Amino acid sequence: MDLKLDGAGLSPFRNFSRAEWAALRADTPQPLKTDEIQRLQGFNDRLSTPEIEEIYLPLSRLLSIYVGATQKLFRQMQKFLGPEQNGKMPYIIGVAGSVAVGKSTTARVLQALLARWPNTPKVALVTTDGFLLPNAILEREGLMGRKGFPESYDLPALLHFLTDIKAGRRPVRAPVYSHFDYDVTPNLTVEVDQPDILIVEGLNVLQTSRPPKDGKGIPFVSDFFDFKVYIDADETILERWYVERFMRLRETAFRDPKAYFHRYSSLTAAEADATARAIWRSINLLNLQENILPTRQRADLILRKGGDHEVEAVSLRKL
Ligand SMILES: Nc1ncnc2c1ncn2[C@@H]1O[C@H](COP(=O)(O)OP(=O)(O)O)[C@@H](O)[C@H]1O
Ligand SMILES: CC(C)(COP(=O)(O)O)[C@@H](O)C(=O)NCCC(=O)O
Repeated sequence: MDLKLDGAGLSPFRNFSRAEWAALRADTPQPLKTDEIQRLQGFNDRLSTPEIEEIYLPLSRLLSIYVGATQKLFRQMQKFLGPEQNGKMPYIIGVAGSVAVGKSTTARVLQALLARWPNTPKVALVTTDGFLLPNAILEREGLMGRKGFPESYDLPALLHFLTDIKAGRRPVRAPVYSHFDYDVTPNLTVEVDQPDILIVEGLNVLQTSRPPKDGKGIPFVSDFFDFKVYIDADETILERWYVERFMRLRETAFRDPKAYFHRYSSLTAAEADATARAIWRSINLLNLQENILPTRQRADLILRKGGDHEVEAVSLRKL
């Protein structure tokens, strides 16, 4: 992995091959039962059993150690500061990476696995697409071709949401995005009610900068995170996954006349392939190069995927 400091022997990360990472499973009690594996594969039927057991189970164990240590520190701080303090502060995990790298799959698997650990039974998941500006505003501002770029989000609303979560308020509500409508759903929210862990998944979650007009004096989204995960894969592989998903959607969701992208369902396979590649290159690849990949160095853990979504290497921050 070409992390900048590697050459000087100063990498802030400890690197594990897949085999080294999988060996950590030896310390992980309670291997998953068949019905649990089936339930996880319900999120994504392409997710293999070895992947769940060798990669995501050790990761959930590692995270539960971090969460446990933070919970202990929090209890001690409560004793130190007195009874006025908050009763509960959710542990927040950020999951970042390109469009189509597998953020939502990873986040859902982690959500299910983390909920198995005794100290974290309640695990909530929020995706940042709910904080995209509605299409009506994006259209007015000429930003429809910039969905997923920093300027397409209602960043103050996302920061407000995270502030409320960290302050232990309950319940807190997050807006919801519909891929079917390709827009934020009006008047629909999800409730987050003091979970033990909140997973926040999205392209933009490790970003540190904003367009200059509102960039002054505001915190970064990742300031609210206790642990930051970045999912990584080569650009050519990502393009393939994006196109494959687009071709599957063309056969399924896009067929519905009410779908925003219904017009794509009548394209020939060659036209659909060209359309998907054009969207990938003009929007998602550009965003990856300009805004997402530069945040990889800020992660606490990097999962490096190969062409079949199998995790080939793991880097864990040691500094
Ligand atoms: N671990 C995995 N194993 C197999 N396929 C996966 C895995 N993670 C994601 N995929 C596939 O890759 C594509 C993108 O995954 P998704 O989770 O929707 O990505 P993102 O949320 O980053 O856009 C989907 O087609 C999904 O089925
Ligand atoms: C909705 C997204 C911006 C992802 O948002 P996120 O949940 O990562 O905040 C992305 O999936 C997307 O739709 N991008 C626009 C280009 C495209 O249609 O692929």
